[in-house]
Amino acid sequence: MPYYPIFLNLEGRRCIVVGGGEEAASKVRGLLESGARVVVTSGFLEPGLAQLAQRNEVEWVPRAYEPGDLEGAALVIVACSEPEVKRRVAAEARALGVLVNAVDLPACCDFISPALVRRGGLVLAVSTGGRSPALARLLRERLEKEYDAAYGPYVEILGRARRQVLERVPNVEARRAVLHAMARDEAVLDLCRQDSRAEAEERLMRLLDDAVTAGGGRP
Ligand SMILES: C[C@@]1(CC(=O)O)c2cc3[nH]c(cc4nc(cc5[nH]c(cc(n2)[C@H]1CCC(=O)O)[C@@](C)(CC(=O)O)[C@@H]5CCC(=O)O)C(CC(=O)O)=C4CCC(=O)O)c(CCC(=O)O)c3CC(=O)O
Ligand SMILES: NC(=O)C1=CN([C@@H]2O[C@H](COP(=O)(O)OP(=O)(O)OC[C@H]3O[C@@H](n4cnc5c(N)ncnc54)[C@H](O)[C@@H]3O)[C@@H](O)[C@H]2O)C=CC1
Repeated sequence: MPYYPIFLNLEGRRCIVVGGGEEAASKVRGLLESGARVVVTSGFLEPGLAQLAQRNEVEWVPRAYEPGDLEGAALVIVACSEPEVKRRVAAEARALGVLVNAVDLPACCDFISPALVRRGGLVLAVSTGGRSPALARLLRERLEKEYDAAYGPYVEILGRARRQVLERVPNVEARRAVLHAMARDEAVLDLCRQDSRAEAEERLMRLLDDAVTAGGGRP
């Protein structure tokens, strides 16, 4: 059965990572980027995680996983090496209705991790449904080249312009037309690549003004 792809809002939600090695650290970083309240359960922490715990950016439970640890959690990622621990945590998570990812053990996963390209608000996620993580990685590497760092500010600027369109162009068709015109104007992306963000924004505002004067909206 194909997986159902979603983007979760984890801001302020309690998320548990079981394990304190490299893989756990990478999952913790991803969760922190989404504003989750992260709890790491592991007797040992690799140096990066130890630093996060010291700065109170994650809560550290300094012992092996115990039943009851998932209380109040939205989600748990099991990133330790022992398949038996993965199975135990996954069984408890499922009994409690807590979403679970057991790294590299898809039979124990409610959700699996995609390969990611993050450019500010723009996120490109690739999954093969577990068929070939190596292919997911290869495609991510290709996408990384095509969708360069300029897409971060570019999407920010498009988002700001869109909010203005929503305020000033009440007519639904005119609104759609101008939003599509904005997204298709490749010069805006080029200006972001040249770090000329003010000019990029001006270009979008001209498209908005044109739509307003053409009768689509409020001056
Ligand atoms: C099901 C899933 C469950 C999950 O863990 O969530 C899973 C499962 C398994 N991975 C395995 C192996 C490898 N995983 C990678 C890499 C990544 N694996 C990731 C996700 C996922 N891996 C989920 C499905 C993703 C999808 O839908 O395609 C990525 C995308 C994201 C991430 O890990 O965060 C990240 C790339 C990130 C990036 O580079 O951008 C590489 C390549 C490499 O490391 O270079 C290899 C070796 C090559 C190969 O096997 O293809 C094994 C066998 C382990 C063994 O040999 O024992 C299993 C277990 C099994 O297949 O049963
Ligand atoms: N290191 C990597 O780059 C990758 C690792 N993986 C997978 O991720 C998993 C973890 O990998 P690593 O981080 O490298 O392993 P690791 O061996 O460095 O870390 C495992 C961690 O789990 C902790 N742990 C063990 N039993 C525990 C328990 N009962 N409760 C809480 N914590 C416990 C250990 O203290 C240790 O900190 C493995 O299954 C590995 O196959 C997958 C892809 C890449």
